[in-house]
Amino acid sequence: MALRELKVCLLGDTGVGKSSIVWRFVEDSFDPNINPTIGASFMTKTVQYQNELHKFLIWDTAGQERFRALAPMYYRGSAAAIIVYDITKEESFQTLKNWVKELRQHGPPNIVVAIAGNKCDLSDAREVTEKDAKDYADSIHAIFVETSAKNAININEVFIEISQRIPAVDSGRRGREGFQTAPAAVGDPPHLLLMTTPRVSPETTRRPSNIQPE
Ligand SMILES: Nc1nc2c(ncn2[C@@H]2O[C@H](COP(=O)(O)OP(=O)(O)OP(=O)(O)O)[C@@H](O)[C@H]2O)c(=O)[nH]1
Repeated sequence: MALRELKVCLLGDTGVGKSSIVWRFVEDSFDPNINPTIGASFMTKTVQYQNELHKFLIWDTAGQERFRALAPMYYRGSAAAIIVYDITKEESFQTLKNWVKELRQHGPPNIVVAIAGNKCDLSDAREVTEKDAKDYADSIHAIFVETSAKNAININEVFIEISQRIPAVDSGRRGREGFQTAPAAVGDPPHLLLMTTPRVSPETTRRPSNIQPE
């Protein structure tokens, strides 16, 4: 079975739940006391999609403003970006729109964009309607889902939809930009200074924290 490596980055305001989404997807766990990401963290997970194996190389970026300038290192060469907002924070939806603009201007031309409205378990405190977000996502041809990392809602679905939207290998070989097959690591950010590896299952790896630019 063919193995494809797909670089995926997560972008969005601090505290919207990017790391929690990745943890839920890779480890199927949730930590209510998770620490803010410093720099970025990296995890992988391989899933079967039709007759291929898709190995997601996931770069979880830090949402804090002081790390914003690092983001291009992570979206460069990405097959897909998951831009996350918090449905209980209107401001995080505005930040999401800024990320979309930045990707348009500086990101890979054919990058698949997925919009995740996270914390849908907190719908009592909702500030962004599902309709507004869906209309916006449709207007930019992005995948849209409301997710809850806490309650494991729609987390796998985001990645399945990305797999569905990634162009077939053949069209990639004809020169489409913006997605990667095997050489996804080319141009990836350089290496991690801190390596604290928690639980690792056979199909997953995690190399979190403090990534420094060259
Ligand atoms: N209720 C609820 N809380 C969540 C959910 N996802 C994340 N959280 C909480 O939101 C807080 C921030 O989550 P993180 O995953 O660290 O957010 P982040 O976007 O990675 O933040 P940065 O690393 O600073 O960019 C934590 O307290 C999480 O437990 C969710 O789906 N529902």
